[in-house]
Amino acid sequence: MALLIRGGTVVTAETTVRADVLCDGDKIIAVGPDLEAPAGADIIDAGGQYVMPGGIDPHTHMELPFMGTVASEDFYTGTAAGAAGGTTMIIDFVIPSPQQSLMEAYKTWRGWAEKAATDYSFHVAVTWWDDSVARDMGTLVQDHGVNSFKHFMAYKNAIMCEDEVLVNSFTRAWELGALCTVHAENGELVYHLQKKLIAQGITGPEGHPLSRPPEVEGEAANRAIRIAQVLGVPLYIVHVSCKEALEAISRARAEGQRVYGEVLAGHLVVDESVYRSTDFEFAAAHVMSPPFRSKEHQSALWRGLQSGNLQTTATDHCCFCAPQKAAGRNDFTKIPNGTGGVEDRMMVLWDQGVNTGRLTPNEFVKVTSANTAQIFNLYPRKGTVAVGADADIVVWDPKGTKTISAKTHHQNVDFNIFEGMTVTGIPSHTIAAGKLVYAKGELRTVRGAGRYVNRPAFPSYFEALKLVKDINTPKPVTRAAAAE
Ligand SMILES: NC(=O)NCCC(=O)O
Ligand SMILES: [Zn+2]
Ligand SMILES: [Zn+2]
Repeated sequence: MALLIRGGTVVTAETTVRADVLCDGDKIIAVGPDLEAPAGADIIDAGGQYVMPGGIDPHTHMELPFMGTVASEDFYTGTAAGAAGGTTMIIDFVIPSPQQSLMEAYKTWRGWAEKAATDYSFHVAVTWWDDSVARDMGTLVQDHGVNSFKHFMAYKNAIMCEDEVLVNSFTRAWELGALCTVHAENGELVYHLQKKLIAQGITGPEGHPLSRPPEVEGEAANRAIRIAQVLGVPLYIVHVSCKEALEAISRARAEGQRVYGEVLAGHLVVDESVYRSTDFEFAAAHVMSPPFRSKEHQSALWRGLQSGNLQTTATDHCCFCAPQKAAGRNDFTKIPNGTGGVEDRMMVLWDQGVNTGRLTPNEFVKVTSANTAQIFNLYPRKGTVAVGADADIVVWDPKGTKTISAKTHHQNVDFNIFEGMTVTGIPSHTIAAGKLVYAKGELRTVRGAGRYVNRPAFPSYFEALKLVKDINTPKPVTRAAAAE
């Protein structure tokens, strides 16, 4: 069935034009002035509104088994909540337990995700190493459309990677044309600080940020960057939360290294004071890693986005309800790490980014969809409004307002880190794969309508890096044979 979005202003990463958008099936088939509606087409009036690519959240954890419990948001509720906020695709994480086969874990996650309402894809975590892991990485890239692997440098005694795993996995991913990503925190230092704080009697959530200071993140970010530099491979750092990590990324980029950085909506607007609340439930609800930081770090992150040293925004949507967080009432190290936001990211970014003049609407598109699509090789299928692209679109009302609250959100969690924030700039309609899935407050998602999206290997920056490598390949010195 055709769908015509009429009378809006189409905003992509590059251009802003008054145009109608015609979708047929799951694709955009025309963008231009005064398009005629085919017989029987649905028509959306986008007068006074922006028509933009649906958001892509490159970092979510739906129904993740983690720290002795399972994230409360599943692939249906999470993608539906995303649609209510203008997000039409997520890239979630397959996280095998150490010694578990990557393929087995991947199949398990694919099964869980079949209920998704909008499109999705997977990064796969490398949590251990042997020849079977190298083999499975090949199968995932060549046969299953996975083009990114994740490495946790934190969570000692669980899923943390030592440097040896990083070196092996980065090397293998390069051969396969896949991008390596890291959660950059020095897990050894976190573990040391956690034990010290508990011994000092600091058992509440205030211990969480004290055990994960910015230096711990800066060290790991810099280490991963230097490992990637020596190996000559690209690198993507997830949830950059502090100046120290941002400085490492900015320096590497200034030196010509291909390093990408992601920032979470939460890290841009929530500050560390939340952990000192006397209300355990409130403080624990904010426990996520890396933790929320000071306003000084927040300002640096905004500048990172503005300068282009950070390219993508995400949420790390990983929800746990109060009874789950209560597992750490007497020991902050046992509070399941994670917070939500898949529904709120676009509105928070618009309100605090575009409405403050930090970002133009085109830059908003870059950091909420287009850059992610380019880095993870989904562009121009996703991340733009153009003929031939997937009909994943958000119609954005720049004057619409709402107050974010756990009482009204669609996310399956009892808390919202943006609680009480009144945002201006909200989606009026969300279209996913050509279907209207959200219209003026009404969710119309269908369980299982989302599709698994294959992401081809070798994004274009691999070609560029290969040239650099070839030019810099060390050559042996030719010497005259020694006299007999
Ligand atoms: N971020 C967080 O606290 N939980 C989810 C797992 C991760 O990304 O580290
Ligand atoms: Zn992480
Ligand atoms: Zn995460």
